[in-house]
Amino acid sequence: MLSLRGVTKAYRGDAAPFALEVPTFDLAAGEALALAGPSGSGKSTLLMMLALAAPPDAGAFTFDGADIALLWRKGRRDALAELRARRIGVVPQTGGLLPYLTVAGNIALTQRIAGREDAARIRALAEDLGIAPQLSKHPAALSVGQRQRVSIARALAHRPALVLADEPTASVHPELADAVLALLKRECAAAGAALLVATHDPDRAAAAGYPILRCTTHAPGADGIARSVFARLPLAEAA
Ligand SMILES: Nc1ncnc2c1ncn2[C@@H]1O[C@H](COP(=O)(O)OP(=O)(O)OP(=O)(O)O)[C@@H](O)[C@H]1O
Repeated sequence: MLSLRGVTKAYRGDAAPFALEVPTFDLAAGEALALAGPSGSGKSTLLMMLALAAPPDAGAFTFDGADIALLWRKGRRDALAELRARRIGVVPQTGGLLPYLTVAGNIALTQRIAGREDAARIRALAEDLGIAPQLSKHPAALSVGQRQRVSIARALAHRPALVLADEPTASVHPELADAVLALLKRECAAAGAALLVATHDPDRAAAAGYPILRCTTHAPGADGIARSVFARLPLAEAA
């Protein structure tokens, strides 16, 4: 479903240049994985690339049958945006909910953008995530944990193939963090969506049942560039 080969992305312009390298990385439909690495190791950069929001510098990158590297090279931002809207869901670090929409309106957003409105799915997700009584409230009237559950429902409402979560538990207390990780995994499995969670807390993710992919970091070498490598054996070899 998702495959990267020899993908690189560098930020060279500033005082502390950084390069991300992904020699091989595959993710199968419905699979869950946590990406672990210290602060500044490139987790968000990788997720942004996987969210089709930033282009790779080089390498082969396919998602959902589309040649993403080629679409970037051709400047096909329209096609990338459409693919992102239909096939990807994002759970941000903190809510990211629109304050002037109700909970139901916030969850419906991804469906509207994807052109796939489905009130029954919103109701079912809300029931599953224990936020059905909150559907007509506004985000300001919710607890932090309830907001994170609304974010999860919104990321799944349009039935994406891939859900990306960047430190979704960074702003919640430890008990709630465990619950958010477990809910995210359970809901993605139920929906058949692949899930990638970036985290600086691999022990917590492992305890929640996530396989962990750790990045390898390299201090700046002679060229002054700090490097981070996210490598995963191709699925056929790993099996
Ligand atoms: N737009 C940018 N321009 C230049 N450098 C950047 C940019 N975005 C990120 N970087 C650099 O790239 C490196 C990786 O950053 P990134 O945010 O991907 O790491 P991270 O693992 O997600 O960190 P954190 O856990 O702190 O969020 C850092 O050294 C950062 O300073």
